[in-house]
Amino acid sequence: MKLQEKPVTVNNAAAVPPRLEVTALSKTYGSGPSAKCVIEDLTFTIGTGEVVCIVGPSGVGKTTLLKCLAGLQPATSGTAAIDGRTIAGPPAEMALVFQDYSRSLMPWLTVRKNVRLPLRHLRLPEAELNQRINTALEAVGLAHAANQYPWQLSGGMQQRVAIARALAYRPEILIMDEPFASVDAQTRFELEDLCLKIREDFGMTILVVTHDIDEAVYLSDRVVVLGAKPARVLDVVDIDLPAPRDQISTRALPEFAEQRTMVLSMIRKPA
Ligand SMILES: Nc1ncnc2c1ncn2[C@@H]1O[C@H](COP(=O)(O)OP(=O)(O)OP(=O)(O)O)[C@@H](O)[C@H]1O
Repeated sequence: MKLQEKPVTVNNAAAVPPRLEVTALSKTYGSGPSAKCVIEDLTFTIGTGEVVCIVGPSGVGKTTLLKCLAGLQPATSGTAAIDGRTIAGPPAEMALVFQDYSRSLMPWLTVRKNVRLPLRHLRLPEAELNQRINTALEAVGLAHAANQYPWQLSGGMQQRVAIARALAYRPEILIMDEPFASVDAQTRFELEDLCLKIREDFGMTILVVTHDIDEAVYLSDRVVVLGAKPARVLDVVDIDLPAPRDQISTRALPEFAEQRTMVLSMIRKPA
């Protein structure tokens, strides 16, 4: 697949209805002579129930993009929208998981209370609250650890708690910023498979920023490749691999190697 000129518009509405739409989005930090344009004129869409990964060189602006999508900071120009509604603050249907689980969990609260924390604003009846927490902990395989504290758990288990907390909120869109970067390889594989299971079980739309090209190809329906500074969309690669994906057999497929090589060569190509 050749590189496309910007802006790249991927409209897969025929296959999956677009849920999240990014249109000509740009972000500049600061103003005047010190202004720094970090992302410029990004356009892409994510369909309902898709897993999309964003990859790009370090410092290109991936986290900046996620912060705009999550309504944590305004875009300088352009829009991000859910179901056609421009995102102007944290959207109710979205949850975020960050890389640094050690800072996102409250060490003085048990696993159960950590998962319960973001639900307090929903004013749910106690029975539904407990049911949501139990379902989320079961989904990540941590029902047995509900009464433990984060510091009693391994790094991978702590990241599962962070994911359970997002799941209990029942978001329709889950955004994760390098969520598996701080765990060992085996745990990383388990968490990747958990991500795919969540999509199957809950029908969620999932957007993941990752540095790991193999991970992006393994997880994704499509990979958005960012390049250059300021960041722009180099291409959106359709990942055509059979389902269900499997850590050993999927990664051994010749198509897997082809697609990872394609994405990698785009990232490494000089701007
Ligand atoms: N609040 C801010 N004010 C000014 N500059 C910022 C701010 N946040 C990020 N930047 C700059 O924007 C650029 C992109 O940062 P960002 O964290 O979005 O990149 P990234 O692609 O997520 O990086 P990495 O891959 O290393 O995690 C960097 O040069 C960074 O210094």
